[in-house]
Amino acid sequence: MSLSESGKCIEVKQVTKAFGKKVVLNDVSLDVKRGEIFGLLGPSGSGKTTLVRLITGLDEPGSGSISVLGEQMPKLGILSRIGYMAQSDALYGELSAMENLQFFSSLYGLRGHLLKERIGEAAELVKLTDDLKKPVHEFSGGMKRRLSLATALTHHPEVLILDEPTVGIDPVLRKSVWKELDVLREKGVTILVTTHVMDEAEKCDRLAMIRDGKVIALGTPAQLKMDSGSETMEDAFVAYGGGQA
Ligand SMILES: Nc1ncnc2c1ncn2[C@@H]1O[C@H](COP(=O)(O)OP(=O)(O)OP(=O)(O)O)[C@@H](O)[C@H]1O
Repeated sequence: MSLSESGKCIEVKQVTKAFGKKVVLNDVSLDVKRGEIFGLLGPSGSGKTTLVRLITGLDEPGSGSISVLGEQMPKLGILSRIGYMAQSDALYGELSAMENLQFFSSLYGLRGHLLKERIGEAAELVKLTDDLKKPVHEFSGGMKRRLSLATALTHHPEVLILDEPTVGIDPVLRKSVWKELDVLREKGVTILVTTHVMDEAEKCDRLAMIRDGKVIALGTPAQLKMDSGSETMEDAFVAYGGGQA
């Protein structure tokens, strides 16, 4: 079936991954539909980053399969269609924000006028337009996270994969990052985001709850709460056997 027929942007099928004897992902299956914000919710160590790295093609599953935009991963040729923001910021502290954006954008082949335009657009979206000339080592943690998000956006990816984009960010900025994600979704970008924060999970169109490398529940926030008879996401997570996130 073609991508447009299935409407699936990311397909994870029966994926297992172990590091040595430690099984980190155990028979994980999920689909992310085109144009939705899909969350991976789970406590630290539950396997979210490992799964995200497999989806971006940075690592390979032990068994099972993963496809993104209809292509079997890992596949080098598809990286220009994916924006990836890792958990730790991979920025150059001595360079200015502008120079960082220029460097990362040039890896995607952006040059000249288009490069300038895209940097302006991404900086605007993450509200860093007035800080572009500052060296990144003078940035706060939140500014670095927003700059990392901008570096993942300049090539206009169809799929955005964000590993804990709001970690270390205060509640006000966190809200603004989620607003930005909503804007991107409205533009048709598909977003996969990991979090261990319950109120962020609530903002996703659908989410998978992960515990010890297994998907313990999957659905819309409303469905998950209703099916488990819970008032809050936190209670739903506990009800599905997740314990404390
Ligand atoms: N390269 C590796 N070698 C060995 N063990 C690893 C490796 N990468 C991850 N792990 C282990 O896999 C488990 C899942 O880690 P992972 O980083 O995927 O979890 P997570 O849910 O993203 O957690 P966090 O929110 O803290 O980032 C952990 O027990 C971790 O120690």
